[in-house]
Amino acid sequence: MTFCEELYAKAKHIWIANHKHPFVQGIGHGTLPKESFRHYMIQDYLYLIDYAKLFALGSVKATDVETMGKFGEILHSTLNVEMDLHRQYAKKFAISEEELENAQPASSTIAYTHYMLQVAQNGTLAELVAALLPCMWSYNEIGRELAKIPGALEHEFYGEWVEMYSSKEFGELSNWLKDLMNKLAIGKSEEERKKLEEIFLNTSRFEFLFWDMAYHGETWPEDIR
Ligand SMILES: Cc1ncc(C[n+]2csc(CCO)c2C)c(N)n1
Repeated sequence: MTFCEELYAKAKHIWIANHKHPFVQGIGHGTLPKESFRHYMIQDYLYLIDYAKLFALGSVKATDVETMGKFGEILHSTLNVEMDLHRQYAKKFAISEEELENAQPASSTIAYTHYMLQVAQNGTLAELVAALLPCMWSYNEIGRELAKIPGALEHEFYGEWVEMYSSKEFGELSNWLKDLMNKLAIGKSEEERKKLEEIFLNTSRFEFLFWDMAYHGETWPEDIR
């Protein structure tokens, strides 16, 4: 069993809950209220700004030029491919640049990004990768599952989302990160492997909270905004 297979077995119940989440199913069946998707797009844009920094930190912590370069490549594709999708959606959903710039991150967005940045800044490269992995891997799994639903790829609003995350390029990125996680886990102590598992489980849980936040349009309560 590879280390990633072990991680997957431990997190399976969380991943199943993520796949079944009404937000995820709503994208696939085209039934998600547009208001929820609009809220998600804004929060995800804020999320990606912080998330992208993990790739920069990955480059800093890498110990070989090839890994450094790959993290640099993913940083570039997050800022210019993935976030471009968000900028296109912002136009489609009448989200102005001003609204995007001035948006306040929800509490779950802050909790998720700050947790990952904390791990990335204070931990080893293996810990950084364990924090990143559920995000890349689960989106690709979700994208590929949703792409099987008839009409999902052609949907007027959500089709492009399904297309991006089910794409071959995203699959390759996710496989690269899984391979790296497996390599970095070799020779690690039982204690360190436990720590990697805990980080992986936590960011898998944060993925769930993020879907939930988006679905319910969660923001800070009005009187304390
Ligand atoms: C909450 C949340 N989790 C995961 C992703 C997906 N994602 C973020 S960066 C990246 C790789 C390269 O751009 C992928 C697949 C997201 N957008 N939002």
